[in-house]
Amino acid sequence: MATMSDDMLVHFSSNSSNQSDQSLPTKIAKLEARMVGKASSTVTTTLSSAQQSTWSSVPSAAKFGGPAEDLVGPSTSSDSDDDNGGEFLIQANTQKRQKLQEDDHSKIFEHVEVVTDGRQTSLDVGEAKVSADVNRKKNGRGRGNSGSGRGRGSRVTDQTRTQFSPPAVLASNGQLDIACHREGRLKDQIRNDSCTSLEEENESLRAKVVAMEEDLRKAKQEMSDYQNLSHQLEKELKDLKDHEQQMKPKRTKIISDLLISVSKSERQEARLKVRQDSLRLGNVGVIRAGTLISETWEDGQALKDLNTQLKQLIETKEAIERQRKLLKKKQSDKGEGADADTVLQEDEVIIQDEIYKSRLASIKREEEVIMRERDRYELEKGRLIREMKRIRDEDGSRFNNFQILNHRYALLNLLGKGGFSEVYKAFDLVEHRYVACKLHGLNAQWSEEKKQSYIRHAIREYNIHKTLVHHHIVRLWDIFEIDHNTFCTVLEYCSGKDLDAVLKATPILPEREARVILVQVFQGLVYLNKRTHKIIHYDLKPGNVLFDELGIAKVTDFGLSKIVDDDVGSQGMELTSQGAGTYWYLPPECFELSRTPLISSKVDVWSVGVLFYQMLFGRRPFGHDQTQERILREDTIIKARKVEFPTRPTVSNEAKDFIRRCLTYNQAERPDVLTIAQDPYLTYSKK
Ligand SMILES: Nc1ncnc2c1ncn2[C@@H]1O[C@H](COP(=O)(O)OP(=O)(O)OP(=O)(O)O)[C@@H](O)[C@H]1O
Repeated sequence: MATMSDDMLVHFSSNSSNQSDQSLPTKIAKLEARMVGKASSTVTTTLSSAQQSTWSSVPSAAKFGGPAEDLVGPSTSSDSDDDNGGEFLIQANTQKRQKLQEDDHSKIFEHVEVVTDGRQTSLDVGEAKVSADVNRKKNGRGRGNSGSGRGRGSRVTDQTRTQFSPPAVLASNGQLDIACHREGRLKDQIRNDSCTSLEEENESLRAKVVAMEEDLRKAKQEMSDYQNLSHQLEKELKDLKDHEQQMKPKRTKIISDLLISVSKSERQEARLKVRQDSLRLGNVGVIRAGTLISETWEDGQALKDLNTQLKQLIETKEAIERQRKLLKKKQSDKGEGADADTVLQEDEVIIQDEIYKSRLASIKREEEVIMRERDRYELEKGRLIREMKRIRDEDGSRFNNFQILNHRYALLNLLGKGGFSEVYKAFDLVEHRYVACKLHGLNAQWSEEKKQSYIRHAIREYNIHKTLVHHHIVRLWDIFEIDHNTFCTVLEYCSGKDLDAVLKATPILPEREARVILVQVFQGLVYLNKRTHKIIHYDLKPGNVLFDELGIAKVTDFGLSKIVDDDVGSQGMELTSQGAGTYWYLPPECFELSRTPLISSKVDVWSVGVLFYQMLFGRRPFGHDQTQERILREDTIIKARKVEFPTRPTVSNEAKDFIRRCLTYNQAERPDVLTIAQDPYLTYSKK
């Protein structure tokens, strides 16, 4: 039997390989002849394994989308039983069953032969089709799809061929009968099995359709639920927005009411503190001289007590000095034959003098303590006087009743008053942040021309300032008109003091603190000088350096700034507003009268040099005690050729050299902002 199977295989193989030579009727005839000697179980088994190997690369269940057992048949049922072999054939080829059922027996053979001849091609196509089937199934297509029939057909072919490939020679009639009988049984079997399988398949497809319909229904339901939810959310959002819109004025009102009550209590507190401090430090009194009423300062009790102590110390010191003189006189009288009783022994004189000297030394120490305390009180007195002035200005301001400007800026308390402006702390109700509102008041008495000139000036300042965005430059947020005579600029709020107030409270800063302020101011200046159109600030002074709540220094007030034109020469641009500015801080070239001065960023370098000197030594380098008018009259700055440094406090030579470079008299030799910004004194490195 084994030999026979091998023969069959050899034959079968040669058939397959010569498929193109075989005509269809010849093949059918050959097959019919072979049918007489029906294949043995060995053949079936062999071909079953051939079939298995053909399909092994594709997972059976995946290929067909059906239960795996659909394809299991061959290995278990093909051992020796022909019927079982037929069963395997049918079970493994459900796709082709319908066709088999329709065709007659010869057609089956014909089909088998045709495909057997084209075995290789058919198998390939079959595999491709199976893959396509798998894809289709993945896409939810039915497995009864006619397209899949061919692929499976090829397998049918193989199996049919297996079943029906006869031995090369069949001899007896008995064997033929058996073959015919088996053929009949096979046909029935095929028909029955085909029907059952189709029904099963139909049923499973129907079940699938039902399941898919259920899925679809659920998906539709979900979609409609989501749509409802989305509509509901949209409606809720709209309601919330409407509510928000309605609540906005209420919320704004609540915020401004809260701010107002905080500001009111701050005002009360400020006034109470002024009253308390006045008792210690002094107050403004009124003096009447005939019809003339003038104001004068009267020191408070603490200052009076200090002055009394100081007076007493001075009196004691003078008394001791007198006693010392007397002692010396007695000593000198001794030599001139004075009364022996009144003459002191030499050692007694020395001891007595030592006592007086020691007392004088202790008086000096007490005096120094009192003087330091008095200086501290004087500083406090200065702060008190400024606060009194601020309160007075606030009380006299027409903006002191918590107005909301331009529908968004809630005015709170007055920060201070400048030449032509009042600066209020305010709250921006739109951006929800504190701002400083600078209210520029035009004097109603001014001519229309002067008013227009002032407004032009302010708009120019605004146009320069609004484009400046830098960490060390105060931001300008907004500008608007309040009435015909007043307009407002809105600035970044700096809650710390300005440098002027800092220096009034502590006139001398440690070099380290002064240097870091200097560096920040230069960073702002470098920004101004790296723009397409450079800007000269022209009014750098302690009052124009502000500090935010973190102590970051910021340059402000661009009222006198100059935009440097593109075509300006190396010497600088013409100074058209000579006479403006604060003279202590301006360089010599700004005072030149013989011709229109040419200026550049070197003006700002000079000003920062003065500022730095003042921070370190507690006084300005030129004309410190002079008024603006006297500086002009006495040409103080024109004469400021060389800077002198006090011996105290001790300041590093690097700092002094830096100041000398900033205060270089000759403009041509003085470094500009970008050059001096490279100075080692301004650079920090980790040690
Ligand atoms: N952005 C700001 N944030 C906080 N306080 C400010 C701000 N701008 C100005 N101030 C304060 O308001 C007060 C008045 O400022 P303003 O600039 O009007 O006065 P000034 O510089 O003394 O006067 P002038 O502008 O006439 O030179 C000052 O005490 C100043 O510190």
